Amino acid sequence: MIIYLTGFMTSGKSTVGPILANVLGLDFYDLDEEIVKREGMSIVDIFEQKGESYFRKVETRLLKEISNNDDVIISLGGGTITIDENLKFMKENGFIVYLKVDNETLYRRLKNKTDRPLFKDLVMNENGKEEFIKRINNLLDKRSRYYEQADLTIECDSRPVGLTVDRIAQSIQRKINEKNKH
Ligand SMILES: Nc1ncnc2c1ncn2[C@@H]1O[C@H](COP(=O)(O)OP(=O)(O)O)[C@@H](O)[C@H]1O
Ligand SMILES: O=C(O)C1=C[C@@H](OP(=O)(O)O)[C@@H](O)[C@H](O)C1
Ligand SMILES: [Mg+2]
Repeated sequence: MIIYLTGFMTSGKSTVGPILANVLGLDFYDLDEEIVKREGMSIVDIFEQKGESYFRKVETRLLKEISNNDDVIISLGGGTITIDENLKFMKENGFIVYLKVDNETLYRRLKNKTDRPLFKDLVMNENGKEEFIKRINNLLDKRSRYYEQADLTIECDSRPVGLTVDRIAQSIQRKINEKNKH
């Protein structure tokens, strides 16, 4: 079984993923970390020096490569699922969980981080909350329809990490039990 974690930047995919994997006794991969290892560059450097479309190509290739593993949790990047080819592949090969977080929480988490290329300019230019919320909303307008294709949606907001992990773990455990019954 492959479990994919999706959701907006800073929704908690990379934080929740390894804890969830530990709880369920599964292996863990973070797609962005695999990209960084393979390219020998940070995500920001890849975007700045090679461009977003290059990043997306590597992302799709490595998504498929790490999906050769079984019994694994994979934390995606926030844009991975918005490529139709990736969405179709994940639907066919795994169980997708959407970590849904409200805009205010996303703003609080994003406002000081310089490692998200799609928000770095706003942080560097010390833009105000309004600009951040506008960009979050613009991206969510385009992306929500992809996130909503997930098999399971967990409303996270300011819920403690442990509770998010518990809720996903219970849901997945039910799935595994059902599968074993058949
Ligand atoms: N309850 C929470 N659940 C998940 N992340 C949280 C929570 N509260 C604060 N955070 C912080 O929010 C950020 C989430 O970022 P990250 O896990 O990298 O998300 P993603 O991989 O989805 O971009 C981290 O800085 C994390 O410490
Ligand atoms: O939403 C996006 O397009 C991106 C999200 C990032 O991952 P996180 O969602 O883990 O921040 C990373 O893949 C890259 O900066 C692009
Ligand atoms: Mg991440």
